[in-house]
Amino acid sequence: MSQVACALTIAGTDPSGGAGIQADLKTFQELKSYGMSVITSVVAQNTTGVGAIHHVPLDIIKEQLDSVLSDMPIDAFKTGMIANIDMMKLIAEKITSIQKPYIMDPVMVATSGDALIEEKARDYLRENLLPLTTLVTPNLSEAAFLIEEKITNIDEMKQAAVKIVDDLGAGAVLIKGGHLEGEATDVLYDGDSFHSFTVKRIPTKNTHGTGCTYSAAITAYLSQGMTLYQAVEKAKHFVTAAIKYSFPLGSGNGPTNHFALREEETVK
Ligand SMILES: Nc1ncnc2c1ncn2[C@@H]1O[C@H](COP(=O)(O)OP(=O)(O)OP(=O)(O)O)[C@@H](O)[C@H]1O
Ligand SMILES: Cc1ncc(CO)c(N)n1
Repeated sequence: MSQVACALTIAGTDPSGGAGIQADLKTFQELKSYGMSVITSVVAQNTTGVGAIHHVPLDIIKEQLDSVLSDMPIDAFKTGMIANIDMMKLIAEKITSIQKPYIMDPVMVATSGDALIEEKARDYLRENLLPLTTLVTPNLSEAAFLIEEKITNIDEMKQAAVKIVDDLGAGAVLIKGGHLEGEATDVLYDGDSFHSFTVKRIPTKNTHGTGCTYSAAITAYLSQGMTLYQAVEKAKHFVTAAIKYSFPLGSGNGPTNHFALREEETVK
């Protein structure tokens, strides 16, 4: 590792600052990893939803990747929104040379329900990108899409986790139960054992960007050399605090609070 742990995100943008690249970079910074970004799509969105999407031309995505990969150290990296098959092909080809922990947030729809990737690209993601991952972090509906079955409880989350690793080839999986009723439980399966991470549900509608923030925190901690279990445990603490102290900004689902750990220190 260089003097500072270096983390890269490859994803789409959120000008309102709660999700996508913006959430990733804020999280890397807050957790003291040096943050870098490659932008795949420019998304006009805010707390109420997505207005328009402009895909960055493929040659410019390639140039961004080459700029970072040819010059900068990377200790861990994540992908978020990758809208179509051409982008996925390019990214799959480029990231094989990195040989560092790869965390995939298999972003399909925004918190608002707007689609962020093309329907036919979902199969490509499952077949070609998933096997390259160190960890994939689907929410319930993304996990259900990956295994083509419904998931409605913790037992089914565990069964899905086994399929995603053993059958589909992910390195490990963290299925997020944020959209279940009751406690917010996530299930980690690494091919050998299960771990559950449970917190009391926080009554808030401000959950814009929770998934991005969580996977970025895992990436930051992995870039610093932590084990997968340690990274997820600490990232769960971070995202929970980020939801607890989330901001009631905008008129829809407000953003998480990336200063969360500082807020906790203040409260102590
Ligand atoms: N109300 C809540 N209280 C506590 N934890 C929550 C709450 N909602 C979500 N979480 C937790 O937040 C993390 C992100 O999970 P979630 O299922 O919301 O991801 P996501 O759907 O991918 O997010 P996004 O809204 O960004 O698409 C998980 O650890 C989940 O358990
Ligand atoms: C760019 C982007 N990626 C991911 C999400 C999911 O929250 C979002 N809303 N926007």
